[in-house]
Amino acid sequence: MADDPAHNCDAHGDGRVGDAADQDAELVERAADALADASLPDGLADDPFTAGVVTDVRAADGTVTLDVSLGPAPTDGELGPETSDLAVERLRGAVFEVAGVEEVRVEEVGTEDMDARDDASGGAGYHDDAGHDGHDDVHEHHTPAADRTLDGVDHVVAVASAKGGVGKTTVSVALARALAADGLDVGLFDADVYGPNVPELLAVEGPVRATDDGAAAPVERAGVETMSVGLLADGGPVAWRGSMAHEALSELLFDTAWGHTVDGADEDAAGDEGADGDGDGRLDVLVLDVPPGTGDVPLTITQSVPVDGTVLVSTPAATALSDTARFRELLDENGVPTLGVVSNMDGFTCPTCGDSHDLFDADVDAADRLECPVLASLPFDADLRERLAVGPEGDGDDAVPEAAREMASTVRERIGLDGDDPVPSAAVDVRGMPERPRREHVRAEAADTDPGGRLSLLDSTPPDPLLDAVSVGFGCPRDGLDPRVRRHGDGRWSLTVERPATGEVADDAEPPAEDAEPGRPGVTGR
Ligand SMILES: Nc1ncnc2c1ncn2[C@@H]1O[C@H](COP(=O)(O)OP(=O)(O)OP(=O)(O)O)[C@@H](O)[C@H]1O
Repeated sequence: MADDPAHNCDAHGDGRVGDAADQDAELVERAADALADASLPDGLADDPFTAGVVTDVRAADGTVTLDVSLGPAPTDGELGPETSDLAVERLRGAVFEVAGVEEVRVEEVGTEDMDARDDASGGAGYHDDAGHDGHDDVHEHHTPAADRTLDGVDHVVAVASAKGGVGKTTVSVALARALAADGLDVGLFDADVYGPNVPELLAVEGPVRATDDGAAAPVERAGVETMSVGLLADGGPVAWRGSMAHEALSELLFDTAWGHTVDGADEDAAGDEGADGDGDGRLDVLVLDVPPGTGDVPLTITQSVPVDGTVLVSTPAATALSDTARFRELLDENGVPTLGVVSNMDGFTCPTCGDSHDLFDADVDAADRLECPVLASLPFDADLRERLAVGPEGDGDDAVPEAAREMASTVRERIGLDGDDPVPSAAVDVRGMPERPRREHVRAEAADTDPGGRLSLLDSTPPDPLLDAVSVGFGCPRDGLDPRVRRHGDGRWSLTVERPATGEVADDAEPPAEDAEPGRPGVTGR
């Protein structure tokens, strides 16, 4: 056992004596046992100590710290970033299962190797890694899904729906136009093979031109750079089905020279820079209009690029929300974050009598059902398409409905588009914790938060589903909380919420049941 890193631990090395030091040493032993049983992803030996992945284990006051090496040595061969992230998640998860463990910190050793791998996996053009803030010593997770980065694009937002015809393209165009009206460089990729309606709405048409480098030049209109299968030669989209559709879509998406339009009036002037002319030749955000449904094509397209988050579009009908909830689960399982839902065709105001009517039997709360915020609620509006569509002469930003502007504002906040927004230094790191301990931990942290004080959580996915546990810990209803969710660099998300001061909570307000089952929509009993 002499070379067992668990026995090189520093549990007694902090000068503390007596019971506390003994408890720390016991915690190290238990953590080491759990780590020895942890199963690591393919490419690593079963036992993380034998594999040289865990090189030291320390404990102090319930916090266990692991020194981890995932570089080319001493493990066999270099690991991809996804395998490394998965290994770290599993190590953290194994230690979190140990009784008495309140926090797990993972410190990298062999940082040169780690840095090189981080650069290779996502630095260029996508991950900004804003928010170094005291968590620098913690292994930072990448959104696991992305295969490749997208040149010239800083952020990607996918707009998706479980069913066709619910207004996905309408929402994509509204979002892109609202972001452009805010002065951002915006692109819109119409990946809807079966109904590429974006060109019609934005009044753009083919043929697609080439830049000097031979890439496909997006067409710019109303401040939005667009590329669509509908702009290609006749018959292209119709011929694409199944896996062929995905390959052709990927090729078009990655071969588009985002941030570089070609001036149609002067073909020699190839390489105009950016929709708002700020000259940096990059897009601040690219909106992806994903094909409808829950099949392979929508899933693969959201996985093949580093999507910051998905905007789900649904009508408020109970069955539509059920389909959307299942789709959301699928996205979760595949590491694609959900930003929120747009509830479309949500009510109708009769132009004759002025009365409001529900179009669907809409007694299900979309935010509760999907465990994510409602980014916008768009009523049925027969003129909406016409207002969003760009006229032959183009039109001004006032065509963008107010609800779309609010949606855009929430989206840009949630993906951290408004600049460097550091992770709160006191954020409780719950990344990698299994579901039940995670919720118990959050509940305990919430209960320990003083009335009027703030609780911040750090997670590797949008932490909205943890709000239930927060509300139980606070002893106040979830509806009364005003959480602030932010995406930071390298796929980290934070949630900050203030505990209402005593007296702010109505006497008759009930928090969710203590034994509410965590996790999936529909299981919470709420
Ligand atoms: N809030 C709304 N009020 C009135 N009509 C709407 C609204 N939202 C969408 N529509 C209309 O519903 C139809 C379908 O919308 P849209 O094309 O955006 O849906 P989609 O989900 O992208 O469809 P597809 O699955 O065919 O791609 C369009 O005619 C559109 O104008």
